Amino acid sequence: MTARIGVITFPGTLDDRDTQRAVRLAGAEAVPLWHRDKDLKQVDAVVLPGGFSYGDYLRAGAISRFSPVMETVIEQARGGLPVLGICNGFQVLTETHLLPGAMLRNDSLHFICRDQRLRVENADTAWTADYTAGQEISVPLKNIDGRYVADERTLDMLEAEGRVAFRYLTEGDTADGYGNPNGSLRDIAGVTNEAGNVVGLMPHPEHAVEPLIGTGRTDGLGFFTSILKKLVTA
Ligand SMILES: NC(=O)CC[C@H](N)C(=O)O
Repeated sequence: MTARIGVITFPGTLDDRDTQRAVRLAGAEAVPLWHRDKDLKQVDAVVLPGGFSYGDYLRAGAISRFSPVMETVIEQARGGLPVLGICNGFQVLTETHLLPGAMLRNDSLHFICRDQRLRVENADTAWTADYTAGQEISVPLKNIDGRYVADERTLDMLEAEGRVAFRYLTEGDTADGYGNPNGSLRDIAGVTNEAGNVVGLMPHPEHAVEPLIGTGRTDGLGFFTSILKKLVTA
């Protein structure tokens, strides 16, 4: 049976179509979910795509957190539903406290749009199983509130538990996509919850899934194939 992956659209979401496309390219059915849906239509996993949900008013992700759809997502994620938050989706996941930490304005105070090199640090999550730990990938990055912060204790805990899922690669030329783009503490680009079903990151894997688009790299497709593998073997 084809896996059903829900893709949530909030008012102001931008990357829902690309995310649906990535889901289909990986071989699953993309199920559109609207922010007012409390019913998740029996999807097997959910992706919160990027954009400016509710116009980023108050703070990115701060209003989406209270949407009807998130009420159900929070409840089901605690029960093991796989959830991936990309960029604004990651911001929503920190606001809901499904993931620890918070996102502040980039240290440059500029919106940054570029291809970004990352290292997959944890290949045991529901969304990274098709990568190998330590693998370097390059996917687009585009945001203004991308600076990941948390208190020292939380950061130490994340490191100790292997929950820093992705780190910005800093050893190389900025022109080639290296460097910490926003001042994120410990170069953290994404994290996972303890169970590995909830994962969030600032860069955009859904924009790097087809050889004819962008740099031609398909480094992001692994997120969407990983979850399928996980669902088949579950
Ligand atoms: N690409 C995005 O999802 C943008 C995220 C968010 N609105 C920001 O600018 O930080």
